[in-house]
Amino acid sequence: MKQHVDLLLMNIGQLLTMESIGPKEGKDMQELVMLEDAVVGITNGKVVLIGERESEEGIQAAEVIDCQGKLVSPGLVDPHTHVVFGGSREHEMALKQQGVPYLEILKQGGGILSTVEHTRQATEDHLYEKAYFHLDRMLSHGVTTAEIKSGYGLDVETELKQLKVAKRLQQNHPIDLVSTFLGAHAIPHEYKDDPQAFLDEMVGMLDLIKIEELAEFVDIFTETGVFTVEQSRDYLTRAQEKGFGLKIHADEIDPLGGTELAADLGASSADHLVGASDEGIKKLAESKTIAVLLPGTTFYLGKETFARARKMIDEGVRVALATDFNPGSCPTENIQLIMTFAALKLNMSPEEIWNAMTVNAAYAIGRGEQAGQVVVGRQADLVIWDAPNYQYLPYHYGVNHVNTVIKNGQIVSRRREVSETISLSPKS
Ligand SMILES: N=CN[C@@H](CCC(=O)O)C(=O)O
Ligand SMILES: [Zn+2]
Repeated sequence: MKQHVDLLLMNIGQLLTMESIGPKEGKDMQELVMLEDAVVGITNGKVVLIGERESEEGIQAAEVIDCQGKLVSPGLVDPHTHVVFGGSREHEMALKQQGVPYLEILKQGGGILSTVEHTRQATEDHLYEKAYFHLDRMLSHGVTTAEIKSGYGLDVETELKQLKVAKRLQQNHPIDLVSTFLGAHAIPHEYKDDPQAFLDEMVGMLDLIKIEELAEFVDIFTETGVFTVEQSRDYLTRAQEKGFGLKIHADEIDPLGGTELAADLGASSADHLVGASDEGIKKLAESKTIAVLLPGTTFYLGKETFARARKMIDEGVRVALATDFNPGSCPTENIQLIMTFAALKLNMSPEEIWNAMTVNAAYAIGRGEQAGQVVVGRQADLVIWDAPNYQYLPYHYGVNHVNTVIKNGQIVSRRREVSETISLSPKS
């Protein structure tokens, strides 16, 4: 008797299943779980069968995609984005070129604060449509699960507006979204002289956010001229007491000690980490906190020094990668570009990069058991790539290699019929 499936992907050259019990730590990130000449069967939105080419014989499918020897992977996971915002900041590029530092632009009332002005003025519907547009781009680049932060309101009304937009997007956009409250993203003009009073106001929102299920995580920008390590510790501890998972924008520009704080508090992730100290890296390795590295941001800020990914991996840290898509420090939705930065600027191997953008990225946002792996019984989130193997993506950079994106078993983005594409496989 033949097994019936809704959709069969056959003739897969390399299938990255990424199967893993828990996040990959340190040197284990070099392991890549994959099958060659594989097939995947999908029914009711779930993966029901993974096998070798021979198993095709015993399967009857309502729909078949011949992958023509291409690479197939889990849908990518982007664990750090700021997708909901008003306006844009292309005028800051000239300032950057004149050498004005990112934190100086912020100090002068630009940067994050200029996006805050635009976001405060925007209607909820406008923010929704604009974010939907950006999410579509992320999806078309292979992302099927992502985190999404607030943080461009910096007042109760606008932060709630952003979080509500995120919730509507969660309900309507094909990408699975995980929401983070980043009310503590900068000090608004109104509280310039009293940042603690501002943080107290943001803490005052947490009960409502919890009741209305508007966010799972709370994040803070721990940085020179923004929030100190001590303010961050107090703020995050109060959020933790209310049951939120924690994230920190840590040691992005100046090495303040946010990395150590994340490990001390058992944060789900510590993000950026460009200036993480030796002690901070050691503490991360001893903790369960995932390091989310954002090399696209370091590149765009024009910095010479990138996060010390090699040291982190060699010492046993769990490393994930993300775009940090936002209008100021990383205006790109192209997560494939981040693969190339990770290879060239963080010196990560292709195997480490794939683990960082699937398994570990999913665990960084509490979705390790749902996303980031192609496993029987899980939601069928897969990407068929116009690529002959997994090393190809970091190598051939700046373009979109996606052929087809499948989310919960449905084709949600397709550039061309696979059969109409040229085979890049050296075998054929
Ligand atoms: N550094 C803080 N937050 C964002 C940038 C936000 C912005 O510049 O608008 C980041 O992760 O890089
Ligand atoms: Zn960020």
